[in-house]
Amino acid sequence: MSQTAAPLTATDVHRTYHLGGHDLPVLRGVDLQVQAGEKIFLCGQSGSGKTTLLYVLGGLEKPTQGDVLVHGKSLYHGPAKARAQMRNTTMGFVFQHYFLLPELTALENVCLPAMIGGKKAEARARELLDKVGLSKRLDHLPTELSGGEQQRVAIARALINDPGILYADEPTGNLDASTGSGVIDMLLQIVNEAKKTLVVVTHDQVLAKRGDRRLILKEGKLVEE
Ligand SMILES: Nc1ncnc2c1ncn2[C@@H]1O[C@H](COP(=O)(O)OP(=O)(O)OP(=O)(O)O)[C@@H](O)[C@H]1O
Repeated sequence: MSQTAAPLTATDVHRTYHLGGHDLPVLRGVDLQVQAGEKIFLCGQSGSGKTTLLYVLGGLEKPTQGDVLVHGKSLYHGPAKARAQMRNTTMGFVFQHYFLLPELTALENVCLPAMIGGKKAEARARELLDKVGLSKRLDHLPTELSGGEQQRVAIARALINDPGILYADEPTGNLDASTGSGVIDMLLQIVNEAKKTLVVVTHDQVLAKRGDRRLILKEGKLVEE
């Protein structure tokens, strides 16, 4: 895997869903190149395909045409196992609904992606939870945490394997404005410090101005602002 190649390149990406005998072309030729350390915000109307694109970029949704290269290596022209491994080692994900496992504590949730890869991660998980301001919440279950705190745990979890690329799908969508703004401040601080590449889907136009580039998904293609 070439570390000098751009961390993320999408070439002529199409994604069509087939529903009830009809084709629904959502992505219709997306081209995108993201440089190391860049912060990209993806906007567009509801239903324009933002989440679909994020999932395609993150190896979670196979495009019907085109490909995504991560550090020059194809995500989709290889076995699913290789894709899963690339996802686990080079990418971290933050979702609107957090998706923490309810029966695990904050510390255990953060450790989980590393344990899946056979690594011990408790010390790093403690460090990350400290970084997101939750060193006093290690043993709390998700139900014992506020929405903003749960999202901070999810951010720490996304960072546990030290991925170069971080994807966030409406990370503030479930939070009030001030909590959401605090979560984004923290996310951007971590990303800037660690020089990670960030791709965020958001409806929030104010938030979208905080990236290096704002891209709009329109009629299945990306338009740069
Ligand atoms: N698995 C699926 N099967 C069929 N259609 C789907 C599927 N996933 C998404 N779609 C459709 O694809 C279109 C784009 O969905 P997507 O969730 O990517 O949009 P979005 O821009 O993220 O929307 P929102 O801002 O409302 O979250 C929508 O019309 C949706 O109904």
